[in-house]
Amino acid sequence: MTATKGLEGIVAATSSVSSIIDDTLTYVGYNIDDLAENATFEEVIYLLWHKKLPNKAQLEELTQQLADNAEVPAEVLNHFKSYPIDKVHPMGALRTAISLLALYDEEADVMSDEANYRKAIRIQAKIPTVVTAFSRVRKGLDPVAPRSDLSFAANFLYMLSGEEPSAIAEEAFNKALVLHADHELNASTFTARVCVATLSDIYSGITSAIGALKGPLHGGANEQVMKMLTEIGSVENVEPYINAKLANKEKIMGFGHRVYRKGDPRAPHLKVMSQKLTELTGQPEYYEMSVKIHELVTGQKNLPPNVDFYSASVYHSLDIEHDLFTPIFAVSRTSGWIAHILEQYANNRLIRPRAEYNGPGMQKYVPVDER
Ligand SMILES: CC(=O)SCCNC(=O)CCNC(=O)[C@H](O)C(C)(C)COP(=O)(O)OP(=O)(O)OC[C@H]1O[C@@H](n2cnc3c(N)ncnc32)[C@H](O)[C@@H]1OP(=O)(O)O
Ligand SMILES: O=C([O-])CC(=O)C(=O)O
Repeated sequence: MTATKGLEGIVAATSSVSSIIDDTLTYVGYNIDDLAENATFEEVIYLLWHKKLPNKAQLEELTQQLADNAEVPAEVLNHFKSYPIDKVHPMGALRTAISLLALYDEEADVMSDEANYRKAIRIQAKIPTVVTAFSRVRKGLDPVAPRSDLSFAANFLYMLSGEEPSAIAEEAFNKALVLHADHELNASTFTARVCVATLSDIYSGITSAIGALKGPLHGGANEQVMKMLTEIGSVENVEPYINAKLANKEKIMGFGHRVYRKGDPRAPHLKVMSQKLTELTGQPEYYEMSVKIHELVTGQKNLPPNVDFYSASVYHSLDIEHDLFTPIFAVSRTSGWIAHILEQYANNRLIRPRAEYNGPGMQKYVPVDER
């Protein structure tokens, strides 16, 4: 038995949710470029869960179900006040809150297709409320109740700031949600599938996935990109900063990918948005720094930017706190996690690979006082 480090190149599941073939990303056969330009996030949720785009009535039904389930039990929101909220990373709070939500869902452990779909709706509907409420409670503000007349994207920004977003902000945020929704067998999705393949419940699957997304080699990279941009501070500082990091063999966050070689097809969309939004908000230096970093890292290391790179300056321009970038990724990716969880249940087998043992050979037990 020979291990493949990081399971590189191993095909571990069949899936019809999304595919990456020759650096082209599709959701259920729809090119991400097409969806990014045209689809609402609500349509993408339906697409991923039902494997087809909704007609008008189906879309209205899903939108209504999401609106009807967006409220979060007061116990979950009050829970934020029971720990030192200003010292807690929102991804930790989110991981705990999703786990806690399960305790207020009477169907948490019911394993029928119908109950699983109802729970899917509840989780997808509530996760924006949880993330935005956390952000407000830690600032001493009351959570803003969700509104049923706003789109998923607009409602998130509204619950965060208490103000209706501009059409440009709504469009940009919707596009970011569409672009982050699914990505084949990435680490967090694989985590979710491993969890539910034991026939554990959806809440456990999503909680586990949030834990995996949190890491800086995965979804946590977008916050690290923003940290880097903040540290660099000006276009003139980019070159010495990046050269020093590369000379030191440090990784540049937001670059590289296990699957893409020529480039992540989501990055160009985010690059365009970054340029537009940073100009609009009078902070073009964030785009200019990003472009300079891009030129240097791709030029010197042949590493293209991934989805996390330009999303940082996009979210920053939308006036979103930097440590909420990864929770926002989770809000979007929940749609993909759920699609994969439902797919796993529909054709389940326990996921249990083997390990190549490299420890000591056979040993004889020695009593403690003889060691
Ligand atoms: C949504 C997402 O999850 S997208 C990815 C988000 N993560 C990041 O942006 C973090 C930075 N990037 C990385 O750490 C990696 O590129 C990963 C984790 C995305 C992919 O990792 P792997 O496929 O395991 O590639 P691995 O880490 O082995 O890198 C291969 C080589 O490229 C180098 N490399 C990879 N990414 C980077 C980077 N961002 N900066 C500098 N060098 C890098 C490695 O140092 C390594 O070089 P070596 O062969 O000389 O040792
Ligand atoms: O696929 C991956 O390994 C990481 C990624 O880009 C994503 O999850 O969107």
